[in-house]
Amino acid sequence: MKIYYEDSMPYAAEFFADLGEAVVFSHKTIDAETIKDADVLLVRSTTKVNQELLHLATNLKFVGTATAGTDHVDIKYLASRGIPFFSAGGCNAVAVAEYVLSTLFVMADKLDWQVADKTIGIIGAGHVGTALSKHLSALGINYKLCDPPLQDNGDSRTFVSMQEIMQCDVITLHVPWVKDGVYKTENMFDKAQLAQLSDGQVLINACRGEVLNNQAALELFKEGHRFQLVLDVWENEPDINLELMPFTALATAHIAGHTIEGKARGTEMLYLDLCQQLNIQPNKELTDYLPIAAPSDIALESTEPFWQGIRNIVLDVYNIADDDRQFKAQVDGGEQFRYIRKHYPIRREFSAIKVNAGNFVNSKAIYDLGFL
Ligand SMILES: NC(=O)c1ccc[n+]([C@@H]2O[C@H](COP(=O)([O-])OP(=O)(O)OC[C@H]3O[C@@H](n4cnc5c(N)ncnc54)[C@H](O)[C@@H]3O)[C@@H](O)[C@H]2O)c1
Ligand SMILES: O=C(O)[C@H](O)[C@H](O)COP(=O)(O)O
Repeated sequence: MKIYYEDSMPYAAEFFADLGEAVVFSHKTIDAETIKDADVLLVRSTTKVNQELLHLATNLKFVGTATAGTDHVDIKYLASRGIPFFSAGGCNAVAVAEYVLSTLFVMADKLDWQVADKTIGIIGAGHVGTALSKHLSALGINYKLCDPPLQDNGDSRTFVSMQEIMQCDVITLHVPWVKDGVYKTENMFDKAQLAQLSDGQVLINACRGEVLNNQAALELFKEGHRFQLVLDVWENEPDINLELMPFTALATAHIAGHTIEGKARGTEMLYLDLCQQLNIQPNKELTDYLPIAAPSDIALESTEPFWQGIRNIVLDVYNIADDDRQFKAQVDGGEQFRYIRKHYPIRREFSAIKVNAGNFVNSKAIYDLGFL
């Protein structure tokens, strides 16, 4: 069995070696000819999976993406050929939640406000939105959820309307890129929607670039609007609108989900799916491969005020301001955008970090955030 996997999938060689002949490819060079003998195709979001790529692959019986988003895959085409498709929903939800938490503390420093005083509006309450809401609950930070598909489907949580979300101090987007239909998300933040944001209000996009009209944001900034825009994802990646960059409060290269755990979990999820499809008992797991985190210990002083301690510990593990600085200094076009993503340094999740909370005022919150 020939298993083709994208080179950005951590531990794919280890997970898939025993299941067949595992062959690595780069999204930059993959084409129909390269994978024409594939039985299994495993990708991340950088490989477009469609008829053009797959029309010669007549043996194909499994396609998987080790990502939450599936907009790079023509799922209808796969269904028309009866090829089972798998994705890794939830693999990086915690990574994105931690990215947003870091953003909140960095924005609080920048704008001189307290995270504790703010209400966070979460649009999209799936894996990421839920992981974020749990982190906010752990810290007692107010939040509101907006997710009409889940609400219409009877999800028992409390949801608010888009109008109510627009009143939140911080709004963070965690929806899939949906191009049409009742729950369309493409261009959800168009010029009219963006224009409703007040100066100082924070808008974070860490889902898909096409949900927020980048050109419209640029025009509004040029017209004098001063909402605080935090972008991890961009329209038309990797050829992003560089003119928008100086107007962003924080900008990163689509790396919100790029913890080692988040990426590797995606690989593991596809391994488990493939084992199930092949009716094989899985005999490997992520913990066989994950490196020991460094630093592995953080100590909290018992005298440290609660919010100061939480801020410091969150930013010790991941400080988005560092990524923002490097990204803005380095990116000059599509090739560089790709390069930065590909060479993104290993980031760890809170769950890999041991904390000695000692007599810190509310150590439960630390462990509820996932720290060991
Ligand atoms: N930046 C990154 O690195 C990164 C990482 C993970 C996921 N993502 C993106 O974020 C998206 C969300 O990830 P997830 O794992 O939570 O997916 P998910 O499918 O678990 O959740 C998405 C939620 O959005 C809701 N939704 C759909 N249409 C909506 C609408 N019109 N209004 C409000 N809510 C709507 C859905 O009902 C669902 O609950 C992914 O599709 C992916 O594109 C980006
Ligand atoms: O959808 C996802 O899971 C994320 O956007 C993911 O981080 C994309 O990462 P990539 O596959 O482009 O490395």
